Amino acid sequence: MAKILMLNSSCCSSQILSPHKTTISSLSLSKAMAMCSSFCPRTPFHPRAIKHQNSLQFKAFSTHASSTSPPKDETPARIGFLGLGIMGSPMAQNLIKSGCDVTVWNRTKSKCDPLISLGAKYKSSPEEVAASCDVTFAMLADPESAVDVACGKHGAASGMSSGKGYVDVSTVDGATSKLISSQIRSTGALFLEAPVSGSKKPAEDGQLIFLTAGDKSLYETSAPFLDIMGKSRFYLGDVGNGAAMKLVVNMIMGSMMASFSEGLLLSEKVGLDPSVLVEVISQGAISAPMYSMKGPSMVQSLYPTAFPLKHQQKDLRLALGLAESVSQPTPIAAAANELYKVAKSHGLSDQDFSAVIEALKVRLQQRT
Ligand SMILES: NC(=O)C1=CN([C@@H]2O[C@H](COP(=O)(O)OP(=O)(O)OC[C@H]3O[C@@H](n4cnc5c(N)ncnc54)[C@H](OP(=O)(O)O)[C@@H]3O)[C@@H](O)[C@H]2O)C=CC1
Ligand SMILES: O=CCCC(=O)O
Repeated sequence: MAKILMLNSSCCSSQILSPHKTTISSLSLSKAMAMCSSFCPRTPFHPRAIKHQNSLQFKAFSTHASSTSPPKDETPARIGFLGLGIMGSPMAQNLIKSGCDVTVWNRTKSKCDPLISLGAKYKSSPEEVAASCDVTFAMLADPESAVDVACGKHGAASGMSSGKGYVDVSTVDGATSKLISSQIRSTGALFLEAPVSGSKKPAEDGQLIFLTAGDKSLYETSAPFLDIMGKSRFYLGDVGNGAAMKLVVNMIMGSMMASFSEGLLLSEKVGLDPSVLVEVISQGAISAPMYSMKGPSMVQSLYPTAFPLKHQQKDLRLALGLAESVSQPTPIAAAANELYKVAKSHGLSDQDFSAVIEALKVRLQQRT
């Protein structure tokens, strides 16, 4: 096996040595193995699990196609996935395409169908998914849905027990995450919060950034799966720290987008071409991929949804609560939050968050 891994690492090294990749050796190794399943079809990638008393130990390794039956002490990990929206669907899809044994559930059942076509199993409640899987991931809209799916009637906690793990990748606040953690852990199972940075395209491309906190052993055993879905992962300690990191990042992002929107509209009002502004920004110190990606469509008043505006406002609201909890002034984020609330009141909740610019247009029109 060691020999196979060395061969795999060397044949994929050009893909894994990108300067954008986090330099965590286990990350690169398992990502390399996952990549090798597509680049080296004779050495498919199989995440597998070994049960050790109270915890799961997952093993990611390559086997030659002619000897695919697992060693006697190893069985394929059974992965559950709850919540198949913009993010959950491509994340689950990447797990399936990497050869994982995936069972899905979504409130709106029809969203399970494309994944079932790809080979996923289906269960009719979070409880049944959790009961039939070793590790269950959840990607839900907000704190209310995350709690409901984890702790409600027929929720995942009802199907949890010692030896299982629950990884919540939804963006929620720390208090919500701690509540879910305590419910899950009261069953003897392990809990990891793992919200993600990165949007629809990084989710499709397996390029998400995981901000994890909670049970370290679950972090380690679920690493091969995080590495299929993402390009890097951070372990931040106690439950709540992952949620806090995610909220700080999205607080900055929401303010950046609001400020960018003001700049685009101001440039146009003073007779400049906003497309040229986007180009100027892309070459300077305030360049950010977000401006280059969203700017051209914003100039055309187009907002194809990658990150729904309602979720950005939710994240600003939760970030303001976090700031309040430690008496940290955040006047810029507070002002941005108001703008997203205006945008929501104009029916833009399900548009991309870049549609926040429309709230400024409405205000300007009302004044003139
Ligand atoms: N889109 C993005 O770019 C990113 C989003 N996030 C975060 O990830 C999470 C999911 O985002 P995204 O996929 O975009 O959101 P979507 O709105 O596309 O999907 C939300 C998911 O939550 C489910 N859901 C909502 N309410 C309930 C409920 N009461 N009970 C059960 N299920 C419910 C939905 O089910 P149904 O299909 O039935 O409506 C759906 O599966 C959010 O927390 C978001 O902030 C994080 C990073 C990037
Ligand atoms: O929560 C959404 C984050 C979107 C992104 O990081 O691009």
